[in-house]
Amino acid sequence: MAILLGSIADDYTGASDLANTLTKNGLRTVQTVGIPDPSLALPDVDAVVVSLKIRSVPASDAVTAATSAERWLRQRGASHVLYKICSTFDSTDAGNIGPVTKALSDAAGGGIVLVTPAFPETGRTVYLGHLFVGGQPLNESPLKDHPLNPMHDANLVRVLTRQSHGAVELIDLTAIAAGPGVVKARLEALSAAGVTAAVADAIFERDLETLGEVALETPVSTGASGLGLGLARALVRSGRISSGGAAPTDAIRPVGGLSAIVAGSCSKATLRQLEVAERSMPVLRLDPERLLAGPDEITAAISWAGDRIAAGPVVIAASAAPETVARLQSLYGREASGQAIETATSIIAAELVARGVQRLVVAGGETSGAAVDRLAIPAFLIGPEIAAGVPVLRTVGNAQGDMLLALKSGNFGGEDFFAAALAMMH
Ligand SMILES: Nc1ncnc2c1ncn2[C@@H]1O[C@H](COP(=O)(O)OP(=O)(O)OP(=O)(O)O)[C@@H](O)[C@H]1O
Ligand SMILES: O=C(O)[C@@H](O)C(=O)CO
Repeated sequence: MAILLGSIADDYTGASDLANTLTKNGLRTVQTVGIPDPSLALPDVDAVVVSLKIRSVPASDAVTAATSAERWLRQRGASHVLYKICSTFDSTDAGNIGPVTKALSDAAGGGIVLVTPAFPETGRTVYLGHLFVGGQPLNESPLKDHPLNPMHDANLVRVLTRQSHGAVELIDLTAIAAGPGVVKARLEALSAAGVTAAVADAIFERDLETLGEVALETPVSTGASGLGLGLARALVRSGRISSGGAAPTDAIRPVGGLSAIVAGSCSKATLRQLEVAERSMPVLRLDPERLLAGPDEITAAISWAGDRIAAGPVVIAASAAPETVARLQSLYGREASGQAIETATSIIAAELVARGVQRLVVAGGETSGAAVDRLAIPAFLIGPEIAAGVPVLRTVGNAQGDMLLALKSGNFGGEDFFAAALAMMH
């Protein structure tokens, strides 16, 4: 299997978001969970997205995992590797976007890297280096209250500089509107001046098409699904995609079985989606303090689900509003509480699968990563899109048999997302 585009995603929801974008823009794509075992039979594809869970781990661990994935992708023919980060640039000042970007560039022989988290379809735009989420600057958006990576600065040149040893500069919209030739010249001039990363403005898809065309000529780029769109369209335009981009039909074959939703995302969007789900499905709100105190809350949740699940989908959620999250974190620490809740929700997800759930929706990137790891799912085919950035996924090589999953990024989906997802998962 020779691939044209490789990607390393810093979380699993981000990986499925990117895989969805690449598929929609003409690339046959598979999402692997980590570097797949050599025995796993993967379909013939144009692009592979390797999902890692490295958004919120120490930078040195993130670098080790990402560079191993990069080697694996290069060995399979990828001439360009996109480091898929969150469209809201989720990271801390000690965070991983700078160090991983630099390590991937060094592994490919060095050179400047284009960086943009813009994803206009979901309202993420970058202007003069400032990231906007819908109509709000990043630091005024709900991301200011993120449980693991609260974002307090919308100026990405500043944010990335704090995470980087090398210099970071801006390529502004005026240059991008002037087309690929001008952007390429600006990138080369910055590189000659010793700059290691260039944050690029992008507001419309045409800006990302320009950036994709320029990035494709370099070995590494860093961005969200918007840059994925630009790279995919540039590849298709280059005539190098011979498959016609047809998605494997296997991805839409029904699996049957029971269905459930597990949520650990505390985003504003997920909190609203849970409220709406309460009107049509049984929803269990976990008590986070009891979850941290021992296994009783998990046992109670599994028993609650066991009594109901044969009658229809159930929802189990740890999600809570920012004040409640802040209180728990002040008692137990940010990382410790996050990890303990991820462990709990992943155990609940696995127990539900052991009880016959074959169609599973998970809300939250870290939450999804923990659940998919516990289920030991090796890879996914990409099915139809439920909402921007969230496809139906079908397991590949799963020991528990075929399953359909939807891994919902915290901020994605309309308010009826959970019912809409299950309606597409048969
Ligand atoms: N009630 C709670 N109190 C504190 N932390 C919580 C609570 N519920 C969930 N968490 C933790 O909050 C974090 C939520 O992160 P997660 O990545 O799953 O969601 P998200 O950030 O909204 O999604 P995405 O990364 O896809 O945007 C997880 O570590 C989860 O365990
Ligand atoms: O880019 C996004 O916003 C998402 O794909 C994401 O990374 C979710 O964690």
